Parts: sequence; C-alpha cells; structure tokens
Amino acid sequence: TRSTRPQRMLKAVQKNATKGNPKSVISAIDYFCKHSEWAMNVGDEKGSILDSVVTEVNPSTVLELGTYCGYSTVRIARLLSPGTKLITLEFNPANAAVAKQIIAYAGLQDKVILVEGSSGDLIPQMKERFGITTFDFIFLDHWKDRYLPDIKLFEECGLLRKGSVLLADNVICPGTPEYLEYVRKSPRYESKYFPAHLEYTKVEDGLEKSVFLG
Ligand SMILES: O=C(NCCCOCn1ccc2cnccc21)c1cc(-c2ccc(F)cc2)cc(O)c1O
Ligand SMILES: [Mg+2]
Repeated sequence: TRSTRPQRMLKAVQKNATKGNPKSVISAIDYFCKHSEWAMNVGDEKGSILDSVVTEVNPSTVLELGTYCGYSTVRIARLLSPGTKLITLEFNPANAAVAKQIIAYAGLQDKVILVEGSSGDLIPQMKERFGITTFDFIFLDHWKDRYLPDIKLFEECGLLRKGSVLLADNVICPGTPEYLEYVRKSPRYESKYFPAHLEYTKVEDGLEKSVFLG
C-alpha cells in the first residue's frame, strides 16, 4: 500500500541527513517540506524563535504537546543541558513510530521520553508517572482547540511555577483565539507575540510566549 507522508519524510532523513547530527536532520526535513511535500512541522522560521526561547529558558523540565514526526522534538532536545530530558506527547501511533525513528536518527533518543496518548488524559499523570513537580518550559503544538483546556489543566494540576514559560505554535493559522484571549487577558500571565509565517509558506502565523506569574 502507498506510503504515508511521515514515512516519506523519514526516508528523506535517512537518505539526506547524517546519523547523529541533529542539524542535518532538521535541514533534511526542511528541504523535504520546501521541495517535495508540505508538512506541519514548526519549520525553520518559527523553529529559530523556538530555539531562542529554549536557549533563554535553559529548562530542566520540558513538555511538548504534539510530536508529529519529531522535528521540533529534535530542535528542542539538541539544545538541552546534559542529563535533561524532554517529555513529548503524540496522539497518533503511526506518527509516534516515525518520530521515534527520526529522534533516534538524530542521536537524541536518550534525551526524549515519547508518550502516546491524549493531553487531557496524560497531563494529570505527569507528577506520578514522570516525577515532575513543575514544568520550566511547555511547547504547545497539538489540537488547537486543546490549548485552552490544557493550560487550565496545567494550573489545576499545579504543574506551573512562577516563571514557567509556555510557547504556543499556530496562534494565527490555524489559530487558537480562545487561548490567545485567555493568556493575554489573564493577570496570571505575561504574554508576547512573535510574528512569523506558517511553516514553508507566506501565510501569516506566529508564536505566543506566555510566562506564568504564579
Ligand atoms: O493540526 C496541527 N497540529 C496538531 C496535529 C494533531 O495533534 C494531535 N495531538 C498530538 C498530541 C496530542 C495530545 N493530545 C491530544 C491531541 C494531540 C497543525 C496544523 C497546521 C496546518 C496549518 C494550515 C493548514 F492548511 C493545515 C494544517 C499547522 C501546524 O503547525 C499544526 O501544528
Ligand atoms: Mg504547529
């Protein structure tokens, strides 16, 4: 049967990237998406903003919602201090299987805990299953209508501390209006918008960085 787009992306990584070289894996995926097939990775323009925020925060505890093929997982994991691991949630088992292989090809498997399931089920399990008290950095890149219920879940589960940073993809396209309104109006967050474009296109999009004030 016909291969899937994530499977074709994995093949492109195995063909064009160097094993154990995260930068070459990132470049191979961006090349594939620019010249072969568009795919919903955060991409190089928004990815550079993601890199700068991760570098600034230098987090010890990291959560990513929405692994997809592992592109942003590789971008984040390559910047983490030795011994730091990131937890990434993926709902779709087929995507998780591809992501696992792309993360391993980059040589970052020891820095990543890939968990299959839905955020609504898994967020309340973070403390007991992974020994997390609070997250220093959270990257939201999953179902856009889950951003708002999940940030409320983080608050209810006591997973945020003064200074926790949440970075949300796609706040313009496809858009997360209710989430944006919440973080921009709430006195408990300091929010900042980073304008960019939808990955590999000229369509307007951007990232919203929100710092929890406690
Ligand atoms: O839909 C998108 N991402 C989400 C994937 C499913 O995520 C499911 N999922 C992954 C963990 C997880 C945990 N709990 C629940 C659901 C959970 C997404 C979509 C677009 C996009 C923009 C324009 C278009 F014309 C078409 C698509 C761009 C993006 O950058 C995106 O991120
Ligand atoms: Mg996205």
